[in-house]
Amino acid sequence: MTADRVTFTYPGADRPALSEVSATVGRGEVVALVGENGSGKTTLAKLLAGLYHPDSGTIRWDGTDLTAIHGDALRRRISVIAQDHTRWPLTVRENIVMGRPLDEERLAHAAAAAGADRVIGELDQGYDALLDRRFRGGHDLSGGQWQRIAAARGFYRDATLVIFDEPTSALDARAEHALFERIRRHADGRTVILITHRLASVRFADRIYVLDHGRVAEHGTHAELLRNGGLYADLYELQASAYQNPPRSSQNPADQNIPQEAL
Ligand SMILES: Nc1ncnc2c1ncn2[C@@H]1O[C@H](COP(=O)(O)OP(=O)(O)OP(=O)(O)O)[C@@H](O)[C@H]1O
Repeated sequence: MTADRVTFTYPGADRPALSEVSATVGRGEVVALVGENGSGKTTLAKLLAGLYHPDSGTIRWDGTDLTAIHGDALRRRISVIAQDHTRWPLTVRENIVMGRPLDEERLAHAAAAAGADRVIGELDQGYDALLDRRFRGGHDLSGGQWQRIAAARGFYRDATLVIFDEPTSALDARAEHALFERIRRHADGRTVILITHRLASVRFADRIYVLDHGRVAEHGTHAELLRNGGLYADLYELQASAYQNPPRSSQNPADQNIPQEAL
């Protein structure tokens, strides 16, 4: 999947959200997009997925320009897990399967990959539990528990490309770290684009693109980017020092669910 000098401006916007961006995502790779708010991460993911078309430059999958591929065919190959996932007042099973043919084995695999199996295990009715308190016998889940169900929905889809767009904002640091570990292990040859602000979690991505004001500031592995001493190293340093200097009220890392390796 390649973006070649791609520029994109939202309708009515006075400056491009992306300018001359080039990026490559190999089949089966986990690639992270990082950068500050508004730097263009989500826009680049949408362009790579063919959900938006660039104003100039090209996006290619296996050498084919995405403008030549029918939108429906593309959408079938993409699974997006975003922070604003939908909480359907349906059963756990329906929330994960979401209208696709039911395959119990794939369902169990998707739930395990997303860490939703533990949430489901705690519900008396398991996969049959109704996720809406307004109904008799219905259940409510926490934000982090819902996010695991939404991640399982993303794994269940038989997609070539899975985009995780800050799927972890409601997860504590330990849970986020565990989810990214599972994403890596369960990608099963699928290509994964990961968008997150927590840099401790993207260290294991095959490649990291750092965006800054709609441009690629740098790219490489975690180790390469740290060695470069550029924007990524600055942002990483900043987050690591925030972990190292917790507020005085809670000096104990165990209180904060911070993975030891982030310290
Ligand atoms: N639908 C839209 N219409 C107009 N401008 C938009 C739209 N979506 C995003 N933008 C603008 O495009 C730029 C890039 O936004 P984008 O959402 O890609 O950034 P991001 O790096 O994903 O940000 P965040 O970390 O805040 O999620 C920003 O300046 C944003 O204001």
